[in-house]
Amino acid sequence: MKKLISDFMDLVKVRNHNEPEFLQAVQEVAETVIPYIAKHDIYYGKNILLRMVEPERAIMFRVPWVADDGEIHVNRGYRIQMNSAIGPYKGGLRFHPSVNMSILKFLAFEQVFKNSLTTLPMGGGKGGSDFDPKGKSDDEIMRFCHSFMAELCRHIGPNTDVPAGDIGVGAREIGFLFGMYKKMRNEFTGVLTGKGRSWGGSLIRPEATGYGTVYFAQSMLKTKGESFARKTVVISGSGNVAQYATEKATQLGGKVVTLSDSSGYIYDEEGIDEEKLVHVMYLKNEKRARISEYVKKYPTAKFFKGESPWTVKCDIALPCATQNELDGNDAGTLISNGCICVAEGANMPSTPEAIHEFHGAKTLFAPGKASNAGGVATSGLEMSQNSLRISWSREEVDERLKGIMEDIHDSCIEYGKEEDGYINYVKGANIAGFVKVADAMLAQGVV
Ligand SMILES: NC(=O)C1=CN([C@@H]2O[C@H](COP(=O)(O)OP(=O)(O)OC[C@H]3O[C@@H](n4cnc5c(N)ncnc54)[C@H](OP(=O)(O)O)[C@@H]3O)[C@@H](O)[C@H]2O)C=CC1
Ligand SMILES: O=C(O)CCC(=O)C(=O)O
Repeated sequence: MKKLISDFMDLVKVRNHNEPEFLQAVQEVAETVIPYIAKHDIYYGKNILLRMVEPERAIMFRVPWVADDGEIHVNRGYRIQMNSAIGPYKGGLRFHPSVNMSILKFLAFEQVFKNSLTTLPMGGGKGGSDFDPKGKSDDEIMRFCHSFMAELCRHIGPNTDVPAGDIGVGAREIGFLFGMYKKMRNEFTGVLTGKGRSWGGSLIRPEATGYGTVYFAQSMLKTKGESFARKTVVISGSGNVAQYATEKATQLGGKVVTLSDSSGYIYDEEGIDEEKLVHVMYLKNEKRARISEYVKKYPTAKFFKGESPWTVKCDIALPCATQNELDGNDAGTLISNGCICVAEGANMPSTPEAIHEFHGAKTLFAPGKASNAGGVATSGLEMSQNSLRISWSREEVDERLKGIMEDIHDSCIEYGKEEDGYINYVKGANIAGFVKVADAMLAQGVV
């Protein structure tokens, strides 16, 4: 089996040798899916995984824009349309200086499996730009978004490809992007998700990734007769996913003691309660400040510059910032500090060495493609509401979100339960996600 996997990876490396994040994501899937393919005649010998690692289309384009001081800047825009076997391409847009082909292809590849797990008819895609929104004025953000969409609008549509937010793309950016799409195409349609409430957005979409991650962790804990009540929770990030994971974990009785950003982390031993979270939301979503400012208002909390929060003793860890933010050493520290459950809110935040540590210690560990799927699932619900021209209540959407997260958890058990009873959520998510897409690809022939 090792030879089958390494032969496959050698083929993938030839074409993608300078794309480390993409190769990391593919390796993780190959290790669990290739043994499954080898045991199932209908998939064997069809090169399905080899077809899945090649994007159906990768678009790269120039994004020129004018800064407030009149200087002309040029960024690079991308959209990776990875797989449309089970539905239109679906996945977020990331605006961050680190964005490149490798990062977007890893995200698009993960998205294919994640979207399949949601049970909704969505293919996988991802896009974005190396544009850095930090320190830009609202007008500069608007001009950038308009220029980005002036090109992207040719390649997307409600039945073709439906982008949404990701790092650096929130409600403000989705508004500017939607405005330009509407102008260029002269149509008001559900081409983006994460829209404002009064123009087609769904209730609960802003909350959905963070809430969904906590719902998933709740199901994991339940397998051990545990819950969030009275548990200490360590969360990284302080953006959309981290904020709503904090809200839901607190509502379920947990005490969230950390949040972070790229400058460091804050530790509040008393817990980041509802009132303190309102302040975090003001700092990050309105003032667009650094998380370190938290300690100005709450001086009993501490700020640790340039560090990540994994040394803080906790029962539950929710990495909600970015890829490869938690390595093997961090995992070892979490385990020796008594952490029993890790659910990824971010995409691929744990390195392969960290996952190896969690599996070795039989820690409950969920990969992002399962535990953070609530965001895109609720985007799928937004698409349904747009198509039907209706809008569901907050309770209705939240119930559907909970149901979807429970279904994903069940699929992980179905495909990931080991002989000793340990649930390997990585294996479960990869195989369950693969089967649905592979069946569709087989039915549609070699296209
Ligand atoms: N939004 C969504 O619906 C979904 C998001 N995700 C994933 O969740 C993660 C967070 O996304 P989201 O909350 O939407 O993004 P936001 O832009 O709202 O927040 C991102 C957070 O992560 C921090 N961060 C980003 N890059 C780094 C870095 N290199 N080192 C340390 N911290 C960093 C940011 O800090 P700073 O401000 O300093 O950059 C910020 O606190 C991403 O992995 C994303 O792909 C997954 C599913 C859906
Ligand atoms: O809601 C969406 O379409 C995108 C969500 C996303 O980018 C993700 O799941 O990583």
